[in-house]
Amino acid sequence: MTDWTDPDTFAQALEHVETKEKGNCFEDFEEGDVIEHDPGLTLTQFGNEQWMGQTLNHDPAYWRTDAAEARGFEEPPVHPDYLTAATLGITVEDLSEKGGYFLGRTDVRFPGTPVYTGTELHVESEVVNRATSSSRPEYGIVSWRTRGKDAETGEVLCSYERTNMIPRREPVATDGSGAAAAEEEDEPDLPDEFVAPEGGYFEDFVAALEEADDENAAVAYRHERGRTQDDVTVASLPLATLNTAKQHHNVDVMSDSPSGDIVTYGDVTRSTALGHARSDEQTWREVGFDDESFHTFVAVGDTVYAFTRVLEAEDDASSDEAGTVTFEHIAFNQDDEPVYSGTRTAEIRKRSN
Ligand SMILES: CC(C)(COP(=O)(O)OP(=O)(O)OC[C@H]1O[C@@H](n2cnc3c(N)ncnc32)[C@H](O)[C@@H]1OP(=O)(O)O)[C@@H](O)C(=O)NCCC(=O)NCCSC(=O)C[C@H](O)C(=O)O
Repeated sequence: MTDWTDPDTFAQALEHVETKEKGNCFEDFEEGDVIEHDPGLTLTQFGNEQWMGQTLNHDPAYWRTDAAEARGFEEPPVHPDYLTAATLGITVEDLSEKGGYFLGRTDVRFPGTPVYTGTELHVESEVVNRATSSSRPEYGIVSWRTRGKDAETGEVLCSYERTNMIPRREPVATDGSGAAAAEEEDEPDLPDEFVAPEGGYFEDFVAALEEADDENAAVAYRHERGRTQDDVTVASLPLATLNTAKQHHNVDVMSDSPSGDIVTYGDVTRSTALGHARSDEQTWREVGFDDESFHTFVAVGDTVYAFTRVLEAEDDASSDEAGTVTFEHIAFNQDDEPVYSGTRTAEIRKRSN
C-alpha cells in the first residue's frame, strides 16, 4: 500500500495535484465590476487599542473617556487609521491576496465618523481602473474604489481609491518605458531655510507658515520617534484586520518575489509615521488623506521614522475649537530612504480654547 507520507511519494503527489487557489489575478478584474467582500469584522476596543498601541497612536481621546468627552466624542472612538486598515484588510482576500504590492491610495474620507467600537464593518469595492505595467511584465496595475459601511445601517464610514500591482497569470511584452523614465533624476529644489512650529497648536502652524512666507523657506521638520518593525507589526497587525496578503505572513512564497521577504502592511507603515507626527501636534479631528504612495519595502528590522511639511492652514474647521491644517508626511527608514508619502488634512486645536 502507498505510504502518502513517504517524502518522495508526497513530493510527487504535490506535483500532480491541483492547488485550490486563493485570490485573483490581474486578468480577473474588469472595470466596473463591483465586489461585495464576504469577510467582515466587528471594530472592537481590543482591536482598536492593539492597532493604536503598536503604531504609537497614543492620543488620549482614543483611550480615555474624559479626554474623549473633552473633544466632543461620546466615548473613545475607533481610530481613523484602524478603521482605514480594517476596511482595506477585509478586501484583501478578493483584491490583493495573490501577492501584488500596495502602491498608493487617495481620497481617504470618513463620512460617517465618529465610529464607536461594536460597529460591524461590511465592505464593497468597485474596479475603477486596470492598466498594463510598462516596466513589470509579470504584473498589472489595478485601482478600486472601496467603501467600508456600517453593516447595520449601510452608512459609509470610510471610503478611498487604492492602487496595487497585481500579478498576471501570463506575463505580457512591454516596451520598458517605465523603467527608462525612472532613471531620469530631478535636480533637488529645496528652499534656503526650514522653519519648525514652536508648538503643536493651530496658531503655531499659522505663525510658522507666515514666517516661512517672508523668506525662501518651508515649514518642515522631523519627529524623533522611530518604530522598528517586528513580527507583531509585520504579521500580527495585518492578520488582525483579516488582511490575508501573503506579503505579510508567508516567508516561503515571498522569498521568490521582488521584496524577497515578508514586508510591513502599508497601513502599518503609514499609521506609525502618522503616530509620530501626531505626537507633536494637538489633533482635534482627522479629515482625510490624499496622494498616498509607498516608495519602497519595509521589513522586519527596519525602523520607521517620520518627516512633516506643513502646506497650509485655514481657519475653517468644523468646530471653533480648531483650525484646518494640511500636511505632507513622509515616512522614512534607518537609511533615510522615503518609504511612504501622502498629504493629510486634519483639524488642529486652537491654543486659545
Ligand atoms: C513595488 C515596487 C518594487 C515597484 O517598483 P518599480 O518597479 O521601481 O516601479 P514603480 O514604483 O515606479 O511602480 C510600478 C508601476 O506602478 C505605477 N504606480 C506606482 N505607484 C502608483 C500609484 N500610486 N498609482 C498608479 N500607478 C502607480 C508606476 O507608474 C509603474 O508603472 P509602469 O512604469 O507602467 O510599470 C516599488 O514601488 C515598491 O517597493 N513599492 C513599495 C510597495 C510596498 O511596500 N507597499 C506596502 C506593502 S504591500 C501591502 O501593504 C499589501 C496590502 O496588504 C494589500 O494587500 O494591498
